[in-house]
Amino acid sequence: MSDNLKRAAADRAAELVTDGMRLGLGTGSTAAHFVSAIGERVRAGLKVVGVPTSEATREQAQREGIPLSTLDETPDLDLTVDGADEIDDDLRLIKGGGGALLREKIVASASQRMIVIADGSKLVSKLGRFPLPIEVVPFGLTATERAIVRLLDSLGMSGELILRHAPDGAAYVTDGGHFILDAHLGRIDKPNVLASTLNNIPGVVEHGLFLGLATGAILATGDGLVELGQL
Ligand SMILES: O=C(CO)[C@H](O)[C@H](O)COP(=O)(O)O
Repeated sequence: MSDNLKRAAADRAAELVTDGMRLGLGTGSTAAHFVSAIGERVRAGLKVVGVPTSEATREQAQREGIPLSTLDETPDLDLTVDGADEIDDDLRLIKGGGGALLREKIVASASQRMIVIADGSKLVSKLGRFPLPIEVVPFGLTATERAIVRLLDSLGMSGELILRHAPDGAAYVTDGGHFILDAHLGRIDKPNVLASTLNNIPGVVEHGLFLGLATGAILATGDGLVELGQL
């Protein structure tokens, strides 16, 4: 998707922001356009406070001059705007392609509304073609990996689990100091069952299924913006 379309979706989301809002600031190339749009409005006088979902977003928001807070100081947020790797018609998401899923989920859960901004090609009829990121504690990695494989087997699912690597070849480490296993599942027929059972495995910190969190979406397509849910 061209940067212009990403920016158009981000600008539409920025229109939803009003004075006094407490904002969750997402992570990724589309969310970065939103942070930049909010930065412009802040410099023009908008009064908001932002809670970033990653160190990368924190650095960008600081450069933009957006006043920042934490969930400890500001535990209730009005609106989070974030990207997604997949979204279905029921506003269920796969997130975490950028590795920020844990903070993204905590921030989205603390928000009254979560608006997704994404490329229209990320709209799918069934989740799972995008590998599902599963954030795990480094301690006991192989045992945790085996427990995930056993769970997938018991749910009649299969697919490779691949440890994510950084460009330098080392294991990718999240902002929380964890690893990510990308589960190449192809399709996820019962996201709710998978989500809740994954969370029961010791060593699994979080996964990229965001269910019941997004309240609306703005999808950028070649024909313009498509809005889903409530904006
Ligand atoms: O979940 C994410 C980061 O953890 C991103 O929102 C997701 O990967 C989409 O990124 P982009 O807007 O660059 O396509």
